[in-house]
Amino acid sequence: MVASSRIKVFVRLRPTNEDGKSSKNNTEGIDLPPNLLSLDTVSNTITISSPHPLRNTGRISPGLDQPAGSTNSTLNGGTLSPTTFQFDRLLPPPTTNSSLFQLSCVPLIRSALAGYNATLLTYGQTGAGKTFTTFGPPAGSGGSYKDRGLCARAVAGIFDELKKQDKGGIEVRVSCIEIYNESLFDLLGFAGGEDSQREVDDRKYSKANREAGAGTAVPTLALFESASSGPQVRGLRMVLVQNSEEGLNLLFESQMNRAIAEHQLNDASSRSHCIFTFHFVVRSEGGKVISSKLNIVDLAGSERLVKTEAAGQVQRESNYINKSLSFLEQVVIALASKSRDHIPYRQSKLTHVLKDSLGGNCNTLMIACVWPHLNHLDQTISTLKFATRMQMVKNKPTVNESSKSGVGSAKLLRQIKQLKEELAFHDIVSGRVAVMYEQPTPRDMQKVKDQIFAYIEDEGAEMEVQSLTHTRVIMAEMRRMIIEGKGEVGGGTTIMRTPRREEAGAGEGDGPLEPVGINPLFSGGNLAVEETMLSPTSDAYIARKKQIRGSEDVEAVGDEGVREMTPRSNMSVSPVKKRPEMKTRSPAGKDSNDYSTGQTPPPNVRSASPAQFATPPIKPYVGSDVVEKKAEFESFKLGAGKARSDALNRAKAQVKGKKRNIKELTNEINYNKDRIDFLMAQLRGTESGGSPTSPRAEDPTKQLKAAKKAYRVKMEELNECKSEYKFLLHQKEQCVQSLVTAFDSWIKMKVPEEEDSPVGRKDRTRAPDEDYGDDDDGTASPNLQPQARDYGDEFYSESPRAGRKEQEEYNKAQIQAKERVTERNATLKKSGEWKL
Ligand SMILES: Nc1ncnc2c1ncn2[C@@H]1O[C@H](COP(=O)(O)OP(=O)(O)OP(=O)(O)O)[C@@H](O)[C@H]1O
Repeated sequence: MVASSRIKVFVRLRPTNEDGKSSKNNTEGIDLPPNLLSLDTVSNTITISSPHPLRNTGRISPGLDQPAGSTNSTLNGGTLSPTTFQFDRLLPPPTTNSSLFQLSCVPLIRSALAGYNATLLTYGQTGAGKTFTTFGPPAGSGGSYKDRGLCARAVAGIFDELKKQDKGGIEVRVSCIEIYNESLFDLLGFAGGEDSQREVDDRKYSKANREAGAGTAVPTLALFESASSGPQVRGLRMVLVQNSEEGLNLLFESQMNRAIAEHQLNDASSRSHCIFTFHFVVRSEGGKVISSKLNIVDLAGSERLVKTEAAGQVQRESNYINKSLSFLEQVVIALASKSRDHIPYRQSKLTHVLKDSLGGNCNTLMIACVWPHLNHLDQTISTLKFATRMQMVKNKPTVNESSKSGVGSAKLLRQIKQLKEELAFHDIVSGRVAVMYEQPTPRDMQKVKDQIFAYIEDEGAEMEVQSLTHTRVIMAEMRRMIIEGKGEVGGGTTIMRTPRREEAGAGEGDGPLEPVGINPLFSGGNLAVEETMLSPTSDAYIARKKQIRGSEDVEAVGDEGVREMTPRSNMSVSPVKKRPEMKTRSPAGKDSNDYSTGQTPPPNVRSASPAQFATPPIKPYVGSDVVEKKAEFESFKLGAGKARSDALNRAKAQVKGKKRNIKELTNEINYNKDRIDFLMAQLRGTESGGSPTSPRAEDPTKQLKAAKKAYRVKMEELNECKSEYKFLLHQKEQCVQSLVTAFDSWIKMKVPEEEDSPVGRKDRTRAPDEDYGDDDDGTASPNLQPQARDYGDEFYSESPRAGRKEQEEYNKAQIQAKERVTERNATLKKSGEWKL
């Protein structure tokens, strides 16, 4: 019999201050008197009373609002006597994401890798810290790398764990679903290449979309129920990830696509539910397949419309959010009640998708986030009541094992076994040992790397290949190295080996160290700091750039992956600075370039680089239009877009600072490495009878030890710094996107569409060779495509008070933005760029 285990609940309290910092007056970071809220972190109880008895008691009905596990509140002379709740853990400020990860995520990762499904979900009112917990602080908010969320930590944690457990054969894929206004969207719908897989079949477009004949490229998803494996998402892209860097890039990618709207309570409120999933598959020799997944769910916040002053589109979203959370509550109530045999999972997409996690075969943990502020006490009580009910839900975690993996029939398995034996026999006869026929383990990979390095370092060396699999692995590894080394093998950047622990002095080996090849991108001497969060040639990066810049030549992207803040020109503003040359070599060998005059490129050029010319003939902006639009953008940055512009500047400054740190650390590492070489040469000289060191000088062996230690320490710091740098670059890109999107909406509201107006011009297409001039610090903006659901800051803050006309304009702008995305995606699909 399968043992059942109840859903665990942690309660996390955010610091009271609006800026997210702990209060100076209160060591706990909570500015509430103990008669309203008191915590006991030993018994994990929280006692709370509301100063608003009517609000608190208004919804209480026996057995519904007063869940078992909490002591009853009673009216006492007009005020409420306190209610006490008990949870698995109570996490007051200053609980960090780092410690929360250890407590919550690590056990779930382990259980998922052992074959059990696992879910971590965050729940709570808007602004209570759900997104901070799952995905970290919003970009440009000043939040730092050390605050990064559980999801980013899980990516790294999973690969660490795989390494620790030496589990080379596990296939890891990631997917990301957004549930927005009761529709499912694939947030990685654009990112997959050959290494991605679609669930069930390859129908990526919803039936409704196809029937409508429009919007065919919007990666909406359909949900259906499979008799054997429960709810499945049809068309979901699940991208294969080989290492944590790839995983992080996909995570960033998905979050960039997530709709963010502003409203009064939370500057970066998530208007959707988001489910980031890691899928694991282990295929054993006997044909058994164990599959499991880890879901990390960031639920949208419940909100009181009166408090958020939401209106228009935002209000509609709030209604959807509140409705789906209320269905979630109904499911939880039904599951917690012994007498209910029907659980209304199918009432909403959210509960349907989460069916496994609620009352299913999953290890589930909920982190209830609360905002312990006087204004939010009633919402806090609601959250705690819901959390208490959640604790009563029982799941039955089981290992998901199957033997029908497509090759699982007994006959096929027998055949495979025979063939393997045959192969082994041939290997023995031909004197070959340990031939690689299957997925390499980490140890195999290390051997492959060594083989490649030996091949590169020694001109006369030959590369011995054992099997087709081995050849493929070598090619893939070389490709990866070249990509990371920016393709300059034998040129400015040399592929260098990352020093292994022993070489950095961790072991006793005294062999000479490689030149400081800390990483091909940080190579010593000729420092090449990694310039972009996504490797500029990585699939995910290219996909992203294609997505946001349409058919533009993505390789023209600047150093830091983002360019100077010129708004996207296909909306309303064109570049001002350099007009770039997009050189394409014609068959005649001449450089054909500059189609900026609107000329359609000749057919030979089209075929030479379809990506560059996938858009229809282009009508560029010229002369004063450009200047005017640029001026509009500048005025936007000083006025309505100031907060976003400031956030971007802060993010840029952080990136610069981190880059400086990396340079300094690299210099120190180079210094230590030179010193180690020097001391080793000295020691070798002494051993071979060379001149002895002065008796007053410190023992060179000791010095060598110290230098190695310093080298190791700096290397660790550098690795940390590199991760932080990538994180900051990602944040900067988010700020860019946010500013550009806001500008688009702003300009649209400001200038109604007029054919003759440069900023309101209907023809928003642009020349393929437009450039985005570098700004002072060398950063530049990508040509971001509009997001279907972005909101300009001043619109949102104005919209509740704005008149009907403005509101209509606002809604119209939203619809048009959606149409533009749809149109652009359709073009991409037609041009074949959809499948990267
Ligand atoms: N534990 C915490 N420590 C520091 N800052 C926090 C913490 N929790 C939340 N914050 C800050 O509070 C603000 C709101 O948090 P967050 O966006 O995570 O809320 P949310 O619950 O996801 O809201 P919504 O449902 O509207 O998206 C953010 O600026 C965040 O940085």
